[in-house]
Amino acid sequence: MISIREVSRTFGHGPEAVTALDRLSLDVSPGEFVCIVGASGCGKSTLLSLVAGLDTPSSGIIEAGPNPALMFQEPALFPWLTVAGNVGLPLKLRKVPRPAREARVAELLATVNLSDFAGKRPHELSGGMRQRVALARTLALDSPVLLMDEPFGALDAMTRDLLHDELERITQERGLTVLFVTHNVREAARLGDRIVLLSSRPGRLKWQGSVDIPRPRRIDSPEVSALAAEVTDRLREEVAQHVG
Ligand SMILES: Nc1ncnc2c1ncn2[C@@H]1O[C@H](COP(=O)(O)OP(=O)(O)OP(=O)(O)O)[C@@H](O)[C@H]1O
Repeated sequence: MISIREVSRTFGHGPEAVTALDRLSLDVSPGEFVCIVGASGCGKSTLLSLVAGLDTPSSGIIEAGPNPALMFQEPALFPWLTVAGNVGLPLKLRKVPRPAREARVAELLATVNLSDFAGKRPHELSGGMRQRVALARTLALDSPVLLMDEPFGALDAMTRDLLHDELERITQERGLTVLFVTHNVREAARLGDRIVLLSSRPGRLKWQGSVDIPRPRRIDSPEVSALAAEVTDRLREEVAQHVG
């Protein structure tokens, strides 16, 4: 579903050049949920931009299904539109007729448990609710591929927990393929079918492992904690090498 072959991305030229990604190869299968973790600046966001087609690799080849949907840490809602208006915008832009659009928006709001808030504006919602609106809007793109860049990074632990449950349910029900970037190793162990660890400057594939913990998972379960501790050790090793 996503194929990344020997992809490099260098910004700038000459002695000032920064190689954000160096010959990275990664395949994500249909329906797989892959979490990318790594220290700050290892090229996680660069990678998602490349997969989304917002940026072009300096070398290498990326294939990522038709029109992958992107979601960021900031919900980036339009403040003058209602919740329903924000969620329906991708449908309106695709010229979906109004009755079909309304039915789809109602379904999407039910999916993210916001049916009672259709007429509210973003400033009337909590941060977690705004992020759920952003998730519903991303789902409205009807893409089989979701690219998520720290989507829950700004939320408190409890809200994040609820959104993990919702995201897991939605991606499993729809068989979505997900590439999910996070700083949070526990979050990766809670959500991922596979965890990929990137090294810093240049970003290279450092380690990867499948997550064999049965679902549904809890972020504070002993299995998730043990795996998170293992990945944190690898991440520490990587950061120490880099600093050293
Ligand atoms: N447009 C750009 N121009 C120049 N350098 C860039 C550009 N975008 C990213 N970089 C550099 O590439 C490297 C990787 O950046 P990127 O934002 O992909 O890292 P990240 O892993 O997402 O970081 P963080 O976890 O802090 O968000 C960094 O050293 C950054 O300074």
